[in-house]
Amino acid sequence: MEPNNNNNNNNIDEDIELEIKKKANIDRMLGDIELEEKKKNEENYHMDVTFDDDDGDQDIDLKVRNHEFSFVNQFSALFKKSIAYQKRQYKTNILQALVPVLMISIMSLVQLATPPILYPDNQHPISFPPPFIFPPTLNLTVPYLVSPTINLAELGSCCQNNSGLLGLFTTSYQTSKDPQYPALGLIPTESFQFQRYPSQKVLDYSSYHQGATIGNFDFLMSYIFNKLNVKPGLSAETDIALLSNNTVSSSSIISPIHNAIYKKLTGDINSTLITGVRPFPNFATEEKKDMIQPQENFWYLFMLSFCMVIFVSNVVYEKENRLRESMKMAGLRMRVYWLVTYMFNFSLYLVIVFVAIAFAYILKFKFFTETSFSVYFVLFILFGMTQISFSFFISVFFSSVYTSTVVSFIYIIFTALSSNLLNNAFIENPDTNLATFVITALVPHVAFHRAVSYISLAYVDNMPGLTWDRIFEHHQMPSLYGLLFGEFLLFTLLHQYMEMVIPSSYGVRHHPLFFLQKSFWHFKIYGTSPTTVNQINNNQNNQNMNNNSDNNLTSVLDMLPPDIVDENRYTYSNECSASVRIMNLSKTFKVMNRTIQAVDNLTLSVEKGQCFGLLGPNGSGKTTTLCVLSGLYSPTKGSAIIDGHNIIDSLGKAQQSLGVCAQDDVLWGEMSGREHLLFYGRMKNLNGQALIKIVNRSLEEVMLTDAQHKAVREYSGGMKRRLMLAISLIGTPSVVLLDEPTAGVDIYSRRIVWNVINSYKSKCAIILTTHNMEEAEVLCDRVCIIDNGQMKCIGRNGDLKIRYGAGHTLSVSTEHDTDINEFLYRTIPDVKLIHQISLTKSYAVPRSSGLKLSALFNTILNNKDNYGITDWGICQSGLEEVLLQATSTDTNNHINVNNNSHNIIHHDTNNNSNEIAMNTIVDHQHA
Ligand SMILES: Nc1ncnc2c1ncn2[C@@H]1O[C@H](COP(=O)(O)OP(=O)(O)OP(=O)(O)O)[C@@H](O)[C@H]1O
Repeated sequence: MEPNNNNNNNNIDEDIELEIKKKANIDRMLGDIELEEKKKNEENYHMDVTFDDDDGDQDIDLKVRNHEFSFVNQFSALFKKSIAYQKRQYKTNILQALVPVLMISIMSLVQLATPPILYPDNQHPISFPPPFIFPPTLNLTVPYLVSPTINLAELGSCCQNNSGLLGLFTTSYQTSKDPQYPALGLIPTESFQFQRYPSQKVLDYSSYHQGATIGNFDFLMSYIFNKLNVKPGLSAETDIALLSNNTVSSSSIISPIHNAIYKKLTGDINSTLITGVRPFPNFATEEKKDMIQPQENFWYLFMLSFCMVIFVSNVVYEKENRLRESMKMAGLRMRVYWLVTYMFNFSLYLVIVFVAIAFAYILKFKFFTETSFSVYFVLFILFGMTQISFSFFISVFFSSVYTSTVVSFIYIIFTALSSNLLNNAFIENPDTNLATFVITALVPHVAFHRAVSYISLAYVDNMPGLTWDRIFEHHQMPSLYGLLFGEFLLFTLLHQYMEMVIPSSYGVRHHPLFFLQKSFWHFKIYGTSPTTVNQINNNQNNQNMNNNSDNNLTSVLDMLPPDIVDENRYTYSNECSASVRIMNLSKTFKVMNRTIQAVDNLTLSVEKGQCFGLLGPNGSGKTTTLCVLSGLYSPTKGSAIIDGHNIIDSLGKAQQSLGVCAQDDVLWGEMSGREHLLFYGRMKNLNGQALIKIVNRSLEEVMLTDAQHKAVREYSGGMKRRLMLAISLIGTPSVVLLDEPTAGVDIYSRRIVWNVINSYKSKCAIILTTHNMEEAEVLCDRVCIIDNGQMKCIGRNGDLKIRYGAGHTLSVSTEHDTDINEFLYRTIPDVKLIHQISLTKSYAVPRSSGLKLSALFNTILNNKDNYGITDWGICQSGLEEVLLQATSTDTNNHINVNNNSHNIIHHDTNNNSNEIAMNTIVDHQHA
């Protein structure tokens, strides 16, 4: 009976193996048929895509666009998106527009609290006499007044005669009996008739002509004695008019002079006079103090500079959240991005300027009412332009909104408060060295402060404000306009340069001297830029798999597993019509002194109508591969062709064919799901009714119709992932890159995502990365497993399971916690406990164990009561097992690429699965 039993068991095993083989062959055949169908579908799809309109409207003929770059189209898409975004940001924008109102209100309050200033205008006499002002005391004593020609005793008589004495004090006639004390000489001039109010002639020569000279004497100040009545021992009474040209602190030296005269006349050296000063009687007008004095101009800086925080933080926000990269991947050209961002910032700035001007006019600020409108308006515009390009420039150095906001605030407060100081210390000071001068002059806020100061200085003392015809009288003004415009150009250039060369996490970075490289002037991005497969082959002759390869390459091929060799040959072959061809792609990162090989010589192709799974453990290089394909990173070596466009020299065109669902949710929190889809739809050249239809359909597909108008920050994680998926699929791009589209989502969302991906599979080539093996099984037609950036195996799911899979998984549940391990180890060689949940244990049954399923059935049935086995089952291992095997570092690993190719396939060379694997390779080669 026994042999019979064995025979039966063998037959059952053969049947099972046969079934597996058949299934694998059927799978493969089905796969091929599917592929054919997909190709046909794809051809049809490329002709016309027609969507039925549920409402019975006319069908909308949506020709699948040839996504050529169109400046107007991208501009319009981004412009509309920015309008939507700014609308959502309306609170911040209103607050910004109110900043000048706040600043001018503060200025007005300060102005109200400041006493008015009196300006002479020959029309309105001021009240006379004005109150005394007691000057600060100087630590200066004039022991005696000395005059070479005049007898001081005459002082009294000249006054008594009602005649005046015009004295000139000059340093050139300084004499002193005691060299410790500086003395002022009293210089006599013509005597004249004393007048209570001096004639215009006197005023002209004494009070208001600063630095004037009378005769040979430098004019400093003059005394006019009206009355001098000094009685020894009694009080003294004087009435002295002082005409001063303000070149000396006149009021402070009056007191010592008075004391000297008094002591001389009275002979009492201990007596002291306290002297007060009051303005010379004059015609004047009483005016409110204008706030805009050089030292007070910081208010204008505050008023027009706080928006800079918004300029910087908006740019950094889009950088930090990778929104800029996401737009780039959607094909957006950076020149469009910067232009539109610039325009929106400038519009906000203009609003601020007009609010400021209107409000200042209402409050009659002299800066605005006295100066010609165009003079300060042009200045404000130039400052705005410079400020925005400066903001873009400094944004290059930040990758966090928080830091950039704090630093911008500090910068604004510092420059506003210190501009006057910096101007005086470094710009006006002739001793400043050139470097300091240039650096200080180049700070836009310092230059603006200087210009504002010149404008306000023009109208002080009731002078007329600045107009264009008088602009050259203030020789600094034209150069300041020029300086601000020059700064605008300089910072624009510097910003563009920095964007290209400053290292950041993403993007294609240029060499600092890229402009010296020939390739730059030939409009190529970086290094060699092969455009065809042949060129790529030639360029990489040393490393690549090439159909025309020489002996070296053949020996390289010998080192690789057959599935990888096959993939290489197919990818490089002329028959390859795949939408994605990745050719010896490598990417290394340099971190400090370490080099990280994230992707290592990856070669594969993905056909249209195929969902290709890129699987591997954390850090294996999946995301990096997708980032290189989407243009976020430049490849270190190799290249890829996407929809016929090489990512090295036609990245823009390649990106037009791409839809990307990044690993993170790259979305504007303030914008709604619908607004996102509209924007990305427009980026794919969709517009009008077609756009609306497609957006509505996308929303329906990912079940976000009800939440379409909600701001994305209110979405759940699953909703965001679904939106990301919808964005990547909008416009049905030829190639879709999905980086873990279901990471962290619930089962409900996952099913939705799966359905959508499945429905799009026939229309595009999809590359999907996932850690969910069930997902890979459900969605992927072919998978590739990579580890440490290297491809470990590639093929259809079923084939891989057969070729590399570990056989079966056995699950056993027991009544009690009985030790069945021993029993199973005896029954099945090489069985391994994978995990245990409560009383259920799962074991990996490797194919190498030579397990006869029928024998296992019998053994378990016979022993189930002994071990309290209540339930048990066996199934074929899934992709998970393949992944574990493929990425195992075990030296016996049969798919270790460093091993000889004989070890690549299962070590049992007689195993039928080998045939299947080889067949598959051949099949694929002809696929
Ligand atoms: N910008 C970078 N700078 C330096 N190293 C990087 C950078 N991006 C990725 N790497 C490194 O490259 C390797 C591959 O990373 P990658 O993100 O591509 O892996 P992955 O397979 O996508 O991982 P996961 O499944 O966790 O997303 C890792 O070692 C990672 O540390």
